[in-house]
Amino acid sequence: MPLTGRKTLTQYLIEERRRFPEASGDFNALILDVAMACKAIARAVAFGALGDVLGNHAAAAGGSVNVQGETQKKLDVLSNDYFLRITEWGGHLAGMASEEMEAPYQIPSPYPRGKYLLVFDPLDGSSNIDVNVSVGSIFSVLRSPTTDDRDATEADFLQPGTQQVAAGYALYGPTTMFVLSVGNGVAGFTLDPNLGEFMLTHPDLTVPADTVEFAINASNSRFWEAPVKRYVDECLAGRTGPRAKDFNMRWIASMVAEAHRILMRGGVFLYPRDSKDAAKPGRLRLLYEANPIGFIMEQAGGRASTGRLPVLGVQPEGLHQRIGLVFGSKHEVERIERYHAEPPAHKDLDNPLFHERSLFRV
Ligand SMILES: O=P(O)(O)OC[C@H]1O[C@](O)(COP(=O)(O)O)[C@@H](O)[C@@H]1O
Ligand SMILES: [Mg+2]
Ligand SMILES: [Mg+2]
Repeated sequence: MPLTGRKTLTQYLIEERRRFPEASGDFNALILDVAMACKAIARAVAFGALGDVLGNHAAAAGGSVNVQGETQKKLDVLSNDYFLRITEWGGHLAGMASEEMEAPYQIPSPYPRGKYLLVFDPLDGSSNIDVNVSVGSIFSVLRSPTTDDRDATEADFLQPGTQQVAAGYALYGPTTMFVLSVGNGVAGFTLDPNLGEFMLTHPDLTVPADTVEFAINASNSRFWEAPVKRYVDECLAGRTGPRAKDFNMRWIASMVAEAHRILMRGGVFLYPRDSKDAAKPGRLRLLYEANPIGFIMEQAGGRASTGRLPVLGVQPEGLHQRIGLVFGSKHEVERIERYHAEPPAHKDLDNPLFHERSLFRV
């Protein structure tokens, strides 16, 4: 055991690498660069108003909007820059993609290209940043499908979540945490602000299969499909309803913080496909929100789904594709999938939402 009594992230990665004697070390170097970017973001977040980092990004006089049509916060842009600058130089990446960039980012010369692709949401929940609520960064590592020395294309990134080599997130809350899966369970690290190191504090995280806590943005309830409405109604009915137990509800509006709570004590999170905006089949993005969080959940014994299918099996069609997402305690996610698969109850046949969309769409 190291002198401090706890393993650092570096020591954890070295031990994991011993399982793969042929590994080059590129992967570990990449994860350590990602962790460094997260530490830089954590510092910027922690300084808040003192660091003049709050508020909207003012690219032009009217602010800036990302590819999603969302107003960018100063910290969205800064966090994106940290990810790019801190990971591009090391020779382990063939390209990057981010929520904040419309097209894939090419590794600039003179830096060598490498064998991995990095996909990230540099700051999740950034609408919460000005009110000092927890935010985080989410990342996913894929293998580049080519060894040719060419620019990364959008098609290179369109791999189902099952192909992820690793995924994780950093949470900038009361403490800064880094949660990682390299496909061998899930480990949580807490930033020691004095040492500037992520220390292993939560080895082998697991999501309990049962829960009495659910998280959903209930202001969208009029747009929900019948199976989601049924699930939530049954939770709300509590002890005297069909579930015969009381449920509690949570909604932080930072998915990364909800994922962390669920990883710590169980729960279920829903941002399902709904009819709010016909152009958006869901709120969250498949490649840099749903897939990495889905990978972490499944590695921790939980489940992640579109409501109909395991989310990790979905073949992506676009870099910024949105998708319905349900994740967390296994038995609750399975129940929600069952409700989607069951034929509609007679009383639901009048619900226009039920006619509008086929039950078999993703
Ligand atoms: O307030 P809404 O519209 O329901 O959206 C909340 C969701 O949006 C997000 O903030 C989207 O992520 P970004 O902040 O990275 O755009 C999720 O973290 C969160 O669950
Ligand atoms: Mg996000
Ligand atoms: Mg974001």
